[in-house]
Amino acid sequence: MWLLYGPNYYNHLITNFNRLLIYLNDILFKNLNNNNNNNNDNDFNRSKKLIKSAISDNDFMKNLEQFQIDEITDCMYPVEYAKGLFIIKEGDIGSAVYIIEEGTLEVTKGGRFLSKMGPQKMFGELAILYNCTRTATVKAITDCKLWAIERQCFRTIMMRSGLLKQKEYIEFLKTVPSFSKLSDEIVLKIANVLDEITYKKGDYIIRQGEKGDTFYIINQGTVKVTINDPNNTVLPSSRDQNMNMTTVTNIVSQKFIRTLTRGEFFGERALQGEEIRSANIIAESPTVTCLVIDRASFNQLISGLNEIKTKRYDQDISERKILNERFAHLKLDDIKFEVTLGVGGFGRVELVSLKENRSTSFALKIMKKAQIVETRQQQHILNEKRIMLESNCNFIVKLYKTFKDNKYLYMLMEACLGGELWTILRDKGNFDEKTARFYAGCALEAFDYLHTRNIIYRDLKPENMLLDPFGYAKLTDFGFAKRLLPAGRKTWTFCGTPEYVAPEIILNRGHDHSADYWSLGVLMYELLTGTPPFCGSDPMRTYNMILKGIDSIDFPRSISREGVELIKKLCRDNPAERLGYQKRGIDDIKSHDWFKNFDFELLKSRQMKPPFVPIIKSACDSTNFDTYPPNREPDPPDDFTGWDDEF
Ligand SMILES: Nc1ncnc2c1ncn2[C@@H]1O[C@H](COP(=O)(O)OP(=O)(O)OP(=O)(O)O)[C@@H](O)[C@H]1O
Ligand SMILES: Nc1nc2c(ncn2[C@@H]2O[C@@H]3COP(=O)(O)O[C@H]3[C@H]2O)c(=O)[nH]1
Ligand SMILES: Nc1nc2c(ncn2[C@@H]2O[C@@H]3COP(=O)(O)O[C@H]3[C@H]2O)c(=O)[nH]1
Repeated sequence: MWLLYGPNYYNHLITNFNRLLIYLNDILFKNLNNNNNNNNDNDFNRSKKLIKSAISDNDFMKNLEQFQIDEITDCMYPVEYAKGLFIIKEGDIGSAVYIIEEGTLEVTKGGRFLSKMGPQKMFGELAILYNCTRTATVKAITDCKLWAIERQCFRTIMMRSGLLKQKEYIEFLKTVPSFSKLSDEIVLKIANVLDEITYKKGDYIIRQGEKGDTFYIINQGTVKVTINDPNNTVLPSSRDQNMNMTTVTNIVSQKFIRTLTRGEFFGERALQGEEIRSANIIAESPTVTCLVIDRASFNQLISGLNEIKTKRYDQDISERKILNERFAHLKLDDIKFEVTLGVGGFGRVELVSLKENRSTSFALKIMKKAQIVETRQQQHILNEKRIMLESNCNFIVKLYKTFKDNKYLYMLMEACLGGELWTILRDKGNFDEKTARFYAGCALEAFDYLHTRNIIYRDLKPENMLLDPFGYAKLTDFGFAKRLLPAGRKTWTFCGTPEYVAPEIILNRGHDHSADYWSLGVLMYELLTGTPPFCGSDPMRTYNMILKGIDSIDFPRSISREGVELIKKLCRDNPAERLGYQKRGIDDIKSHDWFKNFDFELLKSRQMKPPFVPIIKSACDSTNFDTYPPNREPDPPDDFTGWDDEF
């Protein structure tokens, strides 16, 4: 049976996508099976085959695992569009991905004809994979029969090891006594964000005294909790007789506290202010499997539970906290709006000053809450806040304080009034090698800082590098930054800017900090030539160029041999082969010949002379930025869903 329901119908009908998620698989699988019973086997099998071939033919999907292809196939439902109807409009937020069973469709962009599409073609995947608005318009030019899959369902399958795994987590979480009071919705959300990690007997899952950012629920096996006793050093046993004295004095005995088992949790204390682990957790059974949740999700979903709220420890006052305390009492009311510095995906960035003292200025990023929810970017925004607030690096824009009201989230940042590196590049056309080296060096220092903290940035481009008054470049816009848990793990969210996205992100193979090295190679090329190496007329073409690789790109003769070599070493197709990813890490990049005689210590200590020193006449001088008309948009709707409690 063909349903005449378009994606909008579904949007209205299903307000809670997550709830849909668990049932969709069953219901739709039955749907296909009913088709099977009611009609005939041939039709059913033909449709399934067609869907699978369409997935295999799609450049961005053909590397999926078989089980992912099967799950997508099972989650698709049929829709019909009459001749003349629009299925996708450029600029809209994407709600579904489609496969054509019958009919012809036309693709246009900005009114310009791009192509025609016929049976067995998949479309609408870009906006969903890339988290952007629709990149083209698609219209039915004959009556069409399509298969569709909802955004959330599609993304879940792409990013995680499938719906089955998620169902298993939900069922398990519901058996955990401490979580029994949580609503189904929260349990689903937890299932969506957790990672599974397996340990062998004797592994230290947590070490007392280390910094901690994760919360654990035991899914299989038992662990031991021990506490170090610094007053009670262990004497070497006969087996350890040849140990030297330094080792001996470093060994502290451990006091056994308790055993924890399946369904119990640990690691909450370091997430409740102190950050430092208060005990050791050691795998006791031969295999231990834990479900791991990061700090942002813990704060959002779990920290409110009474069972979790335990004794608080004194704050470990870091340098950054002291810095931020200066703004602790500042209110939105104390702030005077001066001028718009930039317009971003969720709103504007305004230059603001203090009403009582206009000689101090800040950049205030203002984001519409409803739009964040609509594009499902809540987690990204929480990551952005947490990472920027904690970072204490000269090459990263400082976030001092956040505010929120019913409609907006606000981020009060240091103002970098030298403007975007992009603007300077646009005005100059391209940079000489010395200039490019300075800015690439700034990006590299920021990556060094982030990567040693297991954070990947994922959005390097000249638009996101701002000049401070001295001419030093700083990274801003941490909307795609993420802390990987623990070191060495990969992530699956598709994000970045088309020209800077690494091939493994396009192919959904999972990515890690190596994707940042790729983007550094792209940045170098753009700084030296004025355009990025992979630059098609639209994202689809750009992605195809990226998949063809750096060796298919022409390098202008003006780039030095060392420059070409470094770019090629950073932009290797295989993430593991990229310079920066090997044993010596980022030092391999710093000691490459292109950086010969470049003194990173001088850069780090801000003693190096920058290529351009911006002219800034006062704290409220915005002349290094493009001008933007005043905001005339209507106020966005209120958002009371509470996802931003932590913000
Ligand atoms: N700290 C700052 N100082 C000066 N200008 C800033 C600052 N932060 C942002 N801007 C300006 O505002 C622009 C948009 O900011 P940002 O990139 O953080 O917003 P966004 O909503 O994440 O944007 P996008 O949609 O490009 O990802 C920047 O490109 C820059 O021009
Ligand atoms: N941008 C672009 N999209 C195309 C082209 N040909 C087919 N499409 C499809 O049109 C779709 C429009 O919505 P999306 O951006 O989600 O995904 C896009 C592609 O799946 C093309 O040449 N360019
Ligand atoms: N400090 C302490 N931690 C315990 C105890 N029993 C279990 N734990 C867990 O051990 C964890 C070690 O890391 P955290 O300090 O983050 O959180 C701690 C608790 O979750 C105990 O008696 N004392």
